[in-house]
Amino acid sequence: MARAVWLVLDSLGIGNAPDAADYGDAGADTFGHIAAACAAAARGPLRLPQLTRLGLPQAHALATGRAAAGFEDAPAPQGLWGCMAERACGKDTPSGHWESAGVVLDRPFGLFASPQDSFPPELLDALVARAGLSGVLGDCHASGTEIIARLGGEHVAIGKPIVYTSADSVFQVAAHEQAFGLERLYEVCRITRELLEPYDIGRVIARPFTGDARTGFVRTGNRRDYALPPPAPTLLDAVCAAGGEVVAVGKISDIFAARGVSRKLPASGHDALFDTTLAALAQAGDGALVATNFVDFDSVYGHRRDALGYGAALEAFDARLPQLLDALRPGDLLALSADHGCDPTWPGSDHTRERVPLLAFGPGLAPRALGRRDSFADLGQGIATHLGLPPLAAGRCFLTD
Ligand SMILES: O=P(O)(O)O[C@H]1O[C@H](CO)[C@@H](O)[C@H]1O
Ligand SMILES: [Mn+2]
Ligand SMILES: [Mn+2]
Repeated sequence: MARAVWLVLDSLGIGNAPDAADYGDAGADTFGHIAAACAAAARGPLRLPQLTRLGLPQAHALATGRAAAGFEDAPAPQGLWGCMAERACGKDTPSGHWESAGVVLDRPFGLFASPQDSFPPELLDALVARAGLSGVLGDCHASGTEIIARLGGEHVAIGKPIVYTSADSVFQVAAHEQAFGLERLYEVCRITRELLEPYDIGRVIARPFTGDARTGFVRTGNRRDYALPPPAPTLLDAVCAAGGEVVAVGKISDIFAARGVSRKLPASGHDALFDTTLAALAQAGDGALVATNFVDFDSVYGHRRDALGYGAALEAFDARLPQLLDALRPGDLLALSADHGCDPTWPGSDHTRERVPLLAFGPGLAPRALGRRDSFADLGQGIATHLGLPPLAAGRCFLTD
């Protein structure tokens, strides 16, 4: 009986990719800079016993050529460990996930590059008309928490949603859950998704928030991503085609536009995501893939440039891993990876072009170094092999090669 669990630690880069300079990211190192910030702070060095057992700091040292602070004496890993560079252009969530699932994007997504007046006026005019809005606020590059602090009060007063973007291929819409309405926000996002057809934008993201100007505005767990569908069948489709079940936990279904997803299990917050993953695995049958995205690493800590918060979240994740490792049965494969970097010590608030870890573990799988690999697709190819599927279009199987 073969099953697979794939955990995406969203944004956990382990050092700049070979082509990072093309993205302004030479020297970015999400994991290394978090470790350094923790070691220099009163709290002391990062403690990640499980991830060290699986080979995370060792993969970081392989990617960068130097040990992260506090991990100078990391022992040999007990799993399969290596690092991967992204072949697709960009440093985006969809392209990172799709490539990991065997589909390498052969063109960059479209971008709204201008920091101010970012969206074409004809696009905004069409959105206002179709959605029956009195206008929009924002129309710029922004950090999502800063822009609701700045424009949330005006939004509540006059009812115009806040639209913004970033260095990623995104059109984000922030609106107050009560004052504007959650369903109305989702409807605005669905209309935007349609209107963006000529612009090749990876995702529209609904960013609901609550609160008031006096106590502050806070984003809720009701975020929803409206991604373009992957351009070709992915690992998820291959699992389904072979009769296996794909259980998508958290954001995974949205990122794949529900393609190849048998069951979608929403959850918000890393503990809930972990609990849901464990419950899904307990029920998963032969040939199943359980895939979970841990988004708070990126959304709550990476983009917010909170290195110590990111470190604490890694430690909390690490503390949950024994439950998952104990739940693995003979024939199970656990794979951990990331989709891009988001160095919390880097200027701005955007993602960073980095290598990511490829860690795998399973009962009876002999520990092995996997080296520096040149595509995220190696992860998906390895899972496909493990589940006995036909080879995917891209990727070198990390189990055999
Ligand atoms: O600043 P917030 O709203 O978290 O947005 C960030 O989250 C998006 C998805 O990762 C990125 O494109 C980035 O702009
Ligand atoms: Mn991501
Ligand atoms: Mn992000």
